[in-house]
Amino acid sequence: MTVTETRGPAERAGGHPVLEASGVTMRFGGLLAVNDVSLTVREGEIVGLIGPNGAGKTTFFNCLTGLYKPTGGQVRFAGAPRKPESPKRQQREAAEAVPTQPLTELTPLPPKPRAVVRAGMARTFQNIRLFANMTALENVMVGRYSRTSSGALTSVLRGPKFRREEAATRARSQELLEFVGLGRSTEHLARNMPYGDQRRLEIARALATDPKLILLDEPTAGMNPQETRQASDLIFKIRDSGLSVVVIEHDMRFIFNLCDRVLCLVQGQALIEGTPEEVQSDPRVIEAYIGTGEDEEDDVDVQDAHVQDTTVADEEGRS
Ligand SMILES: Nc1ncnc2c1ncn2[C@@H]1O[C@H](COP(=O)(O)OP(=O)(O)OP(=O)(O)O)[C@@H](O)[C@H]1O
Repeated sequence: MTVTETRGPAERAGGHPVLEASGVTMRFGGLLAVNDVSLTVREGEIVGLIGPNGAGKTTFFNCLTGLYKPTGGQVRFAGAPRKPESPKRQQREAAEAVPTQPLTELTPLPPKPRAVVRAGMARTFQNIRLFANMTALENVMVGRYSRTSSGALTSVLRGPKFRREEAATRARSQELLEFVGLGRSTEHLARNMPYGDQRRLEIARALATDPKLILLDEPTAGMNPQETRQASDLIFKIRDSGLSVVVIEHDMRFIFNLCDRVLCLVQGQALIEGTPEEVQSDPRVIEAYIGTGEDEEDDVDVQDAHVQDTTVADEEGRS
């Protein structure tokens, strides 16, 4: 598979922006963790965020998703924070579906992760955060509750409305487990699931909020090569279902084969943003990894990814 084959439809068609971050800056006391970073994510795009350890990737993510209030800059998202939807409203909205919504300013509002979720942004974390003693299905259902409208009283009374919503939540959660390849693990306790499956489960739970954009923080960390390939296939499938994806990863081969565009951060600043080919062939990127004296593996990865893609492209060119 060449990099160009995996290019998203949005890049070719110039899709509408779903997320615009401009001049995002985040200070922790005297430490400038993110310095004036801008990024636009378009509909149906997969965007990668790379950089050596401590470059500011997770901090930037946290600014995008409302976990941190940036010290400076703006994050705008194409979705309006809104109240939970009633089934009637969902039907009406589906009938009147408007393809693009105006960009909504999420910051410098106070950080409200729940409002961000309702606006259509979901994320996973670097360290898996599942409910260990719940089943896979229950974990996804928890994510789904942000899209249901039952109030506390309805839930306590467990009336017909509650039962209808509960059944719909269960059915949708089951569907999502099947989508991520965990259809047979619905009743497994999260803590007993293999590592790769736990990562998939986190993604299913994030998808349960019906996002337009999903942000994945190191989705392949700790995975074996087969699990990594499966993760890559799953992300393409998510993109093909109409979502945009932003992904932080240290595995360069994974990033360069997956993404439409890549932003490389170094010491809190954007070093380069471009196509995988542009980024992987930029000597500053390789230098940034070597220069830290860390991650010999990352250094090898940058160059290997380049060699691998060239080889595949060459082979295809010959055929
Ligand atoms: N809550 C915090 N308080 C103080 N400093 C922080 C905080 N979070 C991150 N930092 C610092 O900000 C810088 C950027 O950290 P961040 O975790 O965003 O980098 P990263 O690129 O995600 O690194 P890694 O690849 O190791 O996860 C680092 O110097 C880190 O020590």
